[in-house]
Amino acid sequence: MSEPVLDPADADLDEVAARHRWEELAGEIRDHQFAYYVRDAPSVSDGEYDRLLRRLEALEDRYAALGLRTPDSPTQRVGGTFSTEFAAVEHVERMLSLDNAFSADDLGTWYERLRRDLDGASAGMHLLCELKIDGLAVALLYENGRLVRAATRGDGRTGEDVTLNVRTIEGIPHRLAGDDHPQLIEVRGEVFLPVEGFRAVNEAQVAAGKPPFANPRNTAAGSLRQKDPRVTASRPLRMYCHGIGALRWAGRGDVVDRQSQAYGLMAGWGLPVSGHSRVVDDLAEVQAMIDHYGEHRHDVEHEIDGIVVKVDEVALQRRLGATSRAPRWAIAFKYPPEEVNTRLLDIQVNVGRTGRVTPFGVMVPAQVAGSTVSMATLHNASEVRRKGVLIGDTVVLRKAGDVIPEIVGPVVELRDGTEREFVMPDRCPSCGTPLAPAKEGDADIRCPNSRSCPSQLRERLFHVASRGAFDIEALGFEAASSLLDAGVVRDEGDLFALDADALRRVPQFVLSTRSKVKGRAREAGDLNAVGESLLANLEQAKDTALWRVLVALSIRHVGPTAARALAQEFGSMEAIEQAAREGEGERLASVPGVGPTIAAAVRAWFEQPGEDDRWHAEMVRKWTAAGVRMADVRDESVPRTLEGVTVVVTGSLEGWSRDGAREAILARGGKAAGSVSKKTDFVVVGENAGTKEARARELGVPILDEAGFALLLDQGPAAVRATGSGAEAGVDADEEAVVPAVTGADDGAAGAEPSGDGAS
Ligand SMILES: NC(=O)c1ccc[n+]([C@@H]2O[C@H](COP(=O)([O-])OP(=O)(O)OC[C@H]3O[C@@H](n4cnc5c(N)ncnc54)[C@H](O)[C@@H]3O)[C@@H](O)[C@H]2O)c1
Ligand SMILES: [Zn+2]
Repeated sequence: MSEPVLDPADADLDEVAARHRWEELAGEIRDHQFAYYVRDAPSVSDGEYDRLLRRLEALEDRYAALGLRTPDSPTQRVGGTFSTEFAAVEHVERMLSLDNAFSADDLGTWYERLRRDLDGASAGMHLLCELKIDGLAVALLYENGRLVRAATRGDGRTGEDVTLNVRTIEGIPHRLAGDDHPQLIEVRGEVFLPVEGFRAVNEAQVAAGKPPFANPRNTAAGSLRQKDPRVTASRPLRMYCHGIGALRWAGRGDVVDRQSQAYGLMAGWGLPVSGHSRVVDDLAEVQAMIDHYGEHRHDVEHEIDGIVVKVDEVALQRRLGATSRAPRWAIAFKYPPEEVNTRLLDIQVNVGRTGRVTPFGVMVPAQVAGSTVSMATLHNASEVRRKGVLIGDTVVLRKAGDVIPEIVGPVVELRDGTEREFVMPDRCPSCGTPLAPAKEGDADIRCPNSRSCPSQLRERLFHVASRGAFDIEALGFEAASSLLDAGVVRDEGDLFALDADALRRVPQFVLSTRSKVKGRAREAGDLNAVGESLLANLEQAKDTALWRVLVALSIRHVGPTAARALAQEFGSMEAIEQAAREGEGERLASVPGVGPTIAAAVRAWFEQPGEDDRWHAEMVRKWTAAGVRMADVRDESVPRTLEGVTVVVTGSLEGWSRDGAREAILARGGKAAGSVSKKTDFVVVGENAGTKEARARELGVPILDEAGFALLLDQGPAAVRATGSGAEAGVDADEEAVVPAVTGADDGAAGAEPSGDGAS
């Protein structure tokens, strides 16, 4: 259904050349099908495969007179085949594929055609919208209620006998529930690896020293198609049913009028069906479902690659029929791919603000999940080794939703021998100092020259301006570089002493705000304007919560979580410094949410053992002298226990209305968010909570019940976490977005036991 896309290179071919091109393309597509369906190891991304298929379709259209579109063409067949590893089985009824739509237009074309073909009969028609599960199709054959056979789709006529493997899948009944069963029913559905299961499988792989799998779809296919069913049994596969093939039920005519009713029937027999399907009346509602799951694609328990739209009325389905490849009464709307293949041009290293040296991949820019990506972090040398990528490799690049882009791994099949291994440098690329791990056994290596390594200085100054620290909008990365290059600030200690005179000494100021580069200011007028906004920003920033000042210091492990705990306990920088300097720092370590690692880092930061120039302490002194408020003002009737904490409330609570809960969070300086993401600190779960709870578990965001929420409001996150695990609240990653490290959602909830007054 989607519009074929003619490649300009195919537009003007003579007959011989056109036939040639067709052979080439069809051959390439068949090779990819073999890699994908038989080896479960695709050689191109799904997006690229779809593009090739559309190109072939366009070629067949363009040269229709040549009769290229034979019944054998990949455009006319169910793409797939079967291997000799398994016994071949004939399907009772052919298993088809689905036509694709890639846009609202494609969908509209399909719908109009449908209504035209149905003529008047489409009045009152319903559309059944389902998630397109990214797994593999299987057909289960039940005779008199007993599972007798399970087969993969294969080429649609012949599939592979995977009965023994399918019997190991949890949730697939060996016998249908109840006692009213057809003599024969062929149930179709999708076998998949839930997101959670995929993670577990990969953790086990890595623990066993094997490379992780690339994605749930191919892992599910590979897991199901195992010679040894015990291997299948060890993988947490699941299945959802999404159709009925053959059906023989003596004495019964049509058992259901609508496909949606068939799901009810199946569920009654104990067959697993998806809880996400919706019956709607028109295309606008279909679009709403597409939009909804476009945004909540990762809130579902399994991966999806689109939305399947089906005519719900069985009689209309029958009237519409099918082509050789797909039913006319259904279509799959596909979301933009989240995985693409691209070339890894180089691996370079970056020196972060605490000196950590991080390799990152430089790639041929690729469109993925709606944005262009050309760089992705590789974290450290052992991560590069673990992923097994070589410079020059074709790599799988993944960007799921708003998540940072990730190099998943190499496409080993495409190596040509020119690839080379990455070697971690042994000197700092910025200042030449020999690199070393901070302590024996660390995975990360660092540049120890923190005082004057240009890279670290720039990163630190930029960090001071970041949202989690002083939040100085006018100080972007380039602006920070200009100040350092001109020498008007020697390090971040000088920042708040900047004045108009100093700014005039910057010969060429690069105008950049935190979010973008604006250009170069050479003109005096321009410079004045920039200078003014920077100075105004700085002035404002001097009046900032203590935890933000702490974050701005770039102390290792001290991100927002630990900084808040410290600020809450001590209330002033002076008190913190004093605690760091007395004894062995036991006082610091005993603060709820701090612990020994963070305490040691804070101590080491203030002490700077071995350095003759104690510039850290000097920096604190300079900021104080410049008027930065180094203490929290505490008063107000409502304590600001939730400064910088993001809370999501889902389901209904007894003691708070929706708005009431929101206001309570805001009044305490917190943020009340609508959806759960990595940035969420807590999810409060009431009665009838929906997918947000599942999402929170998936991301490991602490979950609180109503009593836990009360405690949170009253005493803040550190208290809740302390009662939760009793452990260190999380060593904040020092150079990356901070993810709350309190693991197990259950821990969080356990910490929030109701006080139990009068209960029982
Ligand atoms: N990367 C590669 O080399 C390569 C090669 C071949 C195929 N592929 C991928 O596979 C696709 C083609 O495979 P296909 O023929 O299976 O088509 P498809 O995946 O586009 O759609 C058909 C399949 O969707 C599945 N499905 C999932 N949820 C469903 C639901 N709710 N209702 C009905 N069916 C549902 C069924 O198994 C059905 O067979 C390509 O578009 C591409 O994404 C990739
Ligand atoms: Zn350096």
